Amino acid sequence: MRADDAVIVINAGSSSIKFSLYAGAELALRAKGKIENLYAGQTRFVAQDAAGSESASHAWPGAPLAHDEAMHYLVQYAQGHLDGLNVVAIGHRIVHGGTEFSGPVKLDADVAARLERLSPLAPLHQPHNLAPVRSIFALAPQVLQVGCFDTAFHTAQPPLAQAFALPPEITEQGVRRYGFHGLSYEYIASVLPELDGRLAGKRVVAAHLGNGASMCAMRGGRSVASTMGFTAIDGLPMGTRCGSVDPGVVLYLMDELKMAPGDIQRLLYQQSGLLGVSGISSDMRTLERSSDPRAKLAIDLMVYRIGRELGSLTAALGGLDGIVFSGGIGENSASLRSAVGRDAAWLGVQLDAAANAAGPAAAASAVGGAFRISAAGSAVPVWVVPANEELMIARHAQSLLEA
Ligand SMILES: Nc1ncnc2c1ncn2[C@@H]1O[C@H](COP(=O)(O)OP(=O)(O)O)[C@@H](O)[C@H]1O
Ligand SMILES: CC(=O)OP(=O)(O)O
Ligand SMILES: [Mg+2]
Repeated sequence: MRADDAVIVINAGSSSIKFSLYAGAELALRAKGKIENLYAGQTRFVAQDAAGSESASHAWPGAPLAHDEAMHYLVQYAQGHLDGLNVVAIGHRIVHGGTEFSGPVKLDADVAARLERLSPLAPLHQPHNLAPVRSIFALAPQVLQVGCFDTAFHTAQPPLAQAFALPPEITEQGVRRYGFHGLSYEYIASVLPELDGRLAGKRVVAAHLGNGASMCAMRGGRSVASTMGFTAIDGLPMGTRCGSVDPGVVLYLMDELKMAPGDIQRLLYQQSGLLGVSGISSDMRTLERSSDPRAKLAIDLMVYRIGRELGSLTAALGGLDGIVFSGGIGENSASLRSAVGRDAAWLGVQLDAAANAAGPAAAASAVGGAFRISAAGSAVPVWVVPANEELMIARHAQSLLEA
């Protein structure tokens, strides 16, 4: 890549779209922005310049925005801020790679069509990941587009961790555990040795807690197990997703409560989790400000499930050397981290209350805004590492570009 060559990264999550613009061989961040609170009201756009200062913002006080409108806004914004840079690649986060895609891939119409077939396995993400790919095929067919998968990092898991106890003819159809948020975990694995030399090669549980939330057990920077499975609905309760429920619940909803498949999908993906339990909001900030006991119950349930999964992932690793928090909630909610730390005291975890409350301000020099929140005497170091799926995607796009 030449100095004026640029890579654009698009990361469409379930409640947000993020974009970043990188320039030159060293992938210097030139600009980034995000539209958050899609579908939830108070949709908001914020952009940052290369120094991380807020450079633009916009709010939609009326009806909440959907992905396509948000994408349109971001494309206009990005085009206006290229500053003479020449876009040589566009990297996309694509949530599901299925059994076929285990690493970054050049996107063409055929690959996009194959990925489209995985939409039922990630209905809140896959269609929104692929829509901008198609728009760019039409608008700028000459630009290299690269797909990077949430599932790819987890293909390193041992076969047992990927298995369901189902007959082989079902497994052969791709019904197995995949795991998601892999680009976030891959980024965490890439910075951990630099952040904390004690953790290089060791057993770490990382929790990506955003609107979608999962946890991953890593040994030596490779995925060993994850709380998410076949789809991004498994494991922890999330903003609007239920997390693990007994599969018997789905059969009961269908057979006894006579719910239609579309209604069951809406219930489990869009009307459960923090929103469903609280009846108030999917947004952790709103719940933390609320005095309603149902808001407290929703948060308590999330904390309780995180604690249980931490025990389970520690067992998968045969011990625990470190914990990492990431994602919108993991990075910003000191009170949630404090509650998780309290419940993990049995593992020798001890948080430094002041460092946890102070957040990144106290650790300005650390890599990518990361900061340590464990007390000096804690048996297990605990870090907060701001998610940076975008940088991972840019690195992958650059590798494909140069390959
Ligand atoms: N300061 C904050 N305190 C608590 N929660 C926060 C804060 N900032 C963001 N969050 C939460 O982060 C979640 C969104 O996480 P994010 O990782 O941005 O979402 P996505 O999964 O769409 O990428 C929301 O529940 C939001 O309330
Ligand atoms: C996989 C997933 O849940 O992603 P997000 O957290 O961005 O919704
Ligand atoms: Mg996300």
